[in-house]
Amino acid sequence: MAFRSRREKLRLILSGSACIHPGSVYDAISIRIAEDLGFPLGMFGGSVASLAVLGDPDITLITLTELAEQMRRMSRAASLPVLVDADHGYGNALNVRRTVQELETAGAAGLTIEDTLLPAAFGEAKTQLISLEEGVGKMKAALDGRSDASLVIMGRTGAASITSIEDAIRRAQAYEATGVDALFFTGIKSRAELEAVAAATRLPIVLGGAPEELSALDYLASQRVRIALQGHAPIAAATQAVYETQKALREGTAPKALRGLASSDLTTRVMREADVKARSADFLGLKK
Ligand SMILES: O=C([O-])CC(=O)C(=O)O
Ligand SMILES: [Mg+2]
Repeated sequence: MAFRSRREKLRLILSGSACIHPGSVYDAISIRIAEDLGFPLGMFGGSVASLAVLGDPDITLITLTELAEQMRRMSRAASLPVLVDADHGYGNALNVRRTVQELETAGAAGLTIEDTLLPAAFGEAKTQLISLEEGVGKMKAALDGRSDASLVIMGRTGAASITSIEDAIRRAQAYEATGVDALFFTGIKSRAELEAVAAATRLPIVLGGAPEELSALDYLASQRVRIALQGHAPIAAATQAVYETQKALREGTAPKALRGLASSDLTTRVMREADVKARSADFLGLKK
């Protein structure tokens, strides 16, 4: 399996003793930049998938096919392991199983399945959770859908900020018992909450957005946190750069006077132009 070494790298992060920050990736260019900068892992968030593919907010309008295709493009462009936010698995537990199959063949190193009720229910302004029993069924279906045993499957709950930390612990323990590889938490607000979660579970922990008091990597590592997300600043930076550039052009700035563009050096690296030149010499009879 061509993707196994990527998955084994993610497994090494989970079984290690350090906590790392992943690079936020969402397309072929962003994954190559994250790889070149030495990030050990890419995080493909559902929010950035929606933004990059549809230009939409994170409300689960994106389809599984669109998500998997974007992952496939990244897998082709770079060999950085990527953890994919697979939301709720695009339906019920049977859809979760299909989601795992699609993301596995698209080259994901790992994926998260969460117990949020998605898309939002009629008349409900506040985020809801599915039952613990349905969540357990989804985790079991995710594990059943995997054909490469090295693919990492994480159980994710947002209960800490939706119901209570006690509920988050109950759910995490139930997901842990299904055999998932790691637990992913969003909404943990304090060291006391993280310590309660870490004491009540055994698996490696991944933290979604976390407050300042949960930012020291050594402390996080001591609580079995192996991956700590830092949001998705790169796509926000890209949006701002495109805005500034189009605005300047629209206002009459000459292309040569534009500021903040990628140098030809950076563009050449991102395009892997040296590889293309070597192939052109080998296959097209062109000069190196
Ligand atoms: O996975 C993440 O980075 C957090 C999240 O849910 C999203 O951005 O959709
Ligand atoms: Mg998400």
